[in-house]
Amino acid sequence: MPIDPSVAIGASLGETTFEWMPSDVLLYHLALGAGANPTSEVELRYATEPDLQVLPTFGVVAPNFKRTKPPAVSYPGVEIDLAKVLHGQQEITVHRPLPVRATATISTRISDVYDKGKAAVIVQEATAVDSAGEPLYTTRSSIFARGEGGFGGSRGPSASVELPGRAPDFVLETPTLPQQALLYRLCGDRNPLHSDPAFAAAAGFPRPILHGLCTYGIVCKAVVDGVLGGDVSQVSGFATRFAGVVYPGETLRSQVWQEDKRLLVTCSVDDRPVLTDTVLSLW
Ligand SMILES: CCCCCCC[C@@H](O)CC(=O)SCCNC(=O)CCNC(=O)[C@H](O)C(C)(C)COP(=O)(O)OP(=O)(O)OC[C@H]1O[C@@H](n2cnc3c(N)ncnc32)[C@H](O)[C@@H]1OP(=O)(O)O
Repeated sequence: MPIDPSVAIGASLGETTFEWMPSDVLLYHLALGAGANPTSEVELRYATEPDLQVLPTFGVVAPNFKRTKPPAVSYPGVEIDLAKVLHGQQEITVHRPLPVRATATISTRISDVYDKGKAAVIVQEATAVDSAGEPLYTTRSSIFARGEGGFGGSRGPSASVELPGRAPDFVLETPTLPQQALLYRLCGDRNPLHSDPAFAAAAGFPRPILHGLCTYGIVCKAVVDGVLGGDVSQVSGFATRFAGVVYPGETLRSQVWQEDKRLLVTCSVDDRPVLTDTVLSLW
């Protein structure tokens, strides 16, 4: 059986020690489109060493940043063909602004497996600490495995964030590049779904699609820049649900509603939702 929830739920996926340095952070930001305006002081804080700041979403990719092989979806109680997998949800909470260099250890476990009938949703939680054992960040991620439901597990939660009835406080348009996924794959996700037209076609897409985490980072940056004056240190977390695919070259339209300690966001391409349940939390 490709999914056995009795084995998977609660299974430890182990501990990994990894490190990052400013050049990794710079590459990550550039792969999200940073530096498009190279005379802007705010942009240079993402794209050059002096005053470099780290988008909190970097924490999600940092553990696998140096990986050059496609990801394998093979865990205790879970064995799934990569072509069936889409990134479903992503969340990070940082316990302090991320440093420009660090050695960290991350522990990951499968926290839930949900049976959506036509699909399975597999949720992982991870905690990262620095070399002194101090908490750096926690993440929660899910994959949506098409055609892998029906094993009889709990259906789990539905979408949960309700948007205010009023017009958004901000509307941000962010173009992506035709080569965005080819750039972003250098940040540790070589899934051929994002680069190989034949693999994408076999997975049911007319052409390679953008990494969910690329859209996630681009929109986080757009909101930080458009609403918070480019100051990443105000962000304590960012959560989203990947609601629709993005193709490299498309323009992302983010709508933002400001609340006391959080910004509610929704993102679409040509009125097609691509990110829902999206919350940027503030300290
Ligand atoms: C652990 C981290 C490792 C990650 C490895 C990933 C490697 C990466 O390289 C892979 C990627 O980056 S893929 C690109 C990013 N992801 C996407 O583009 C997915 C976009 N979303 C979709 O296409 C559809 O929403 C789709 C297809 C997801 C769902 O659409 P439908 O089939 O039409 O489903 P729908 O009828 O709307 O809902 C059925 C039930 O599923 C729940 N659901 C829907 N979208 C979900 C999502 N994104 N995440 C979690 N659950 C989701 C619905 O709530 C519904 O359940 P219920 O009825 O109980 O509410």
